[in-house]
Amino acid sequence: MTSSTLDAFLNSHVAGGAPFAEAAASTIRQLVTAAVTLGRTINQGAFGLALSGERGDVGPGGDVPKELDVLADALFIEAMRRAPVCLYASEELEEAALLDPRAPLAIAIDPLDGSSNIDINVSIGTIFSILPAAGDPVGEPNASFFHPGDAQLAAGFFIYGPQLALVLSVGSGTHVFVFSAQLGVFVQTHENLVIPPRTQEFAINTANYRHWDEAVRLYVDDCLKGMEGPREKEFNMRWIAAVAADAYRILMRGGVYLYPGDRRRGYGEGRLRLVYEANPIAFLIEQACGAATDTINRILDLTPTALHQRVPLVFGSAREVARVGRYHTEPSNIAERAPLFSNRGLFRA
Ligand SMILES: O=P(O)(O)OC[C@H]1O[C@](O)(COP(=O)(O)O)[C@@H](O)[C@@H]1O
Ligand SMILES: [Mg+2]
Ligand SMILES: [Mg+2]
Repeated sequence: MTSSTLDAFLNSHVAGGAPFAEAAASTIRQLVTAAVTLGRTINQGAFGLALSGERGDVGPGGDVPKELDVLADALFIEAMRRAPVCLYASEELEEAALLDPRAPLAIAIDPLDGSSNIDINVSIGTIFSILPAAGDPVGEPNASFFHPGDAQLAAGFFIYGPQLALVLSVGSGTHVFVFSAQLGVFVQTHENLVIPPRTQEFAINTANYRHWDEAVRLYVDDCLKGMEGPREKEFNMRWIAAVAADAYRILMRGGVYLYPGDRRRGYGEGRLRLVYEANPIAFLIEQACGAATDTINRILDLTPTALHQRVPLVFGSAREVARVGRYHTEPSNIAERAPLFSNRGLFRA
C-alpha cells in the first residue's frame, strides 16, 4: 500500500502533475467535508423520519425528491462554492448552476443516490463526476457536461452504510477509502481494484420482467436456469436499489448490474441518468478492469445531449457485460434458442 490516507493519495496525484490535478484534489477535499456532514446527519437517526418525507413535485431527474435529497444538494453546492468549480450540475437542479465563471472545473452530482432506501435504513450514496469547464459557462452552462464520459478528470461515490466509504478514481485505477471517525480522516483500504471478468451474480429489478425486451428476458432466464440451462452454472441475485451500493459490491467481488430500458412509460431509456450516474460509475468500473455499456455501446463513448437524459445501463465483470451485449446484437442467438426454452422459467408472461 503506497499511501495510507486520502490526503496522501491526493498529494501524490497532484505531484504527478496531471492536468487539473490540483483543482480536482481540492474539489475532492471539499466533497469530503460535505459527505462527512451528510453522513453524520444520516447517522443521527432521530432525524430519520423527517428526512424521508417527500418535498414538492417531480424533480428534473424524474423523481419526487425527498427531504434528504434536498438537504444533500444544499450541502454539496455549498461545499463546491469553496472549491475551484465553475459549474455545478445536480439531479435536483433543472440547469447547471454557475458558481465561479473563472474557475476551471465542472461537477455533475447525484447528491443522494438510492432515495427509496432512506426510510428503510439501507445503504445510500452520493455519486460525482468531475470534468474541465468548457465553452461559455455563462451563456451555455450545460455545455461543459455534453462531452463523452472519457473526458472525466475524476469520478467517485460515497456510500453511507455501516461504514462511510469513498470509491475514487482520478484516472489511474479505482481505490477505496473508509472514514475513520477516530482519526477524522479517510484511510485507504483498497488500491487498484480489479473486478473479476467472470461472475455468477447478477443484479436487476425482476419486478420489471414483463416490461423487458426479449434479449434481457432471455439473459435473466438463462441465469435463473443455473446448472440445468445454457450457462451450466448456478447464479445468485442481489438488488440493493442504490446503484452506488450495487457498484460497491461489484467492485469488491464481481457481478453484473442491469437497468435496461423497458416498456413502462418514461422507462424507454431505463432509469439511470447518463451525466451524473452512468458516466461516473462507468469511469470507476473501467478503471477497475470491468466494463459498462448501454447494453451494446460503451457508456464512456456516448455524448450527452441533455443534463438529465437517461441511459440503459449494464456494468460489471467484463465478460458478463459482453455476454449481455451478445444477447442484444445476435438476435439469431435469441431466435434459435427461444423455441428451446418456450417453457422457460417461472417468469414467462
Ligand atoms: O426502484 P428501482 O426501479 O429498483 O430502481 C432503483 C435504482 O434507482 C436509483 O435509486 C436511482 O437513483 P436515485 O435514488 O438517485 O434517484 C438507483 O440508485 C437504483 O439502482
Ligand atoms: Mg441515483
Ligand atoms: Mg439521487
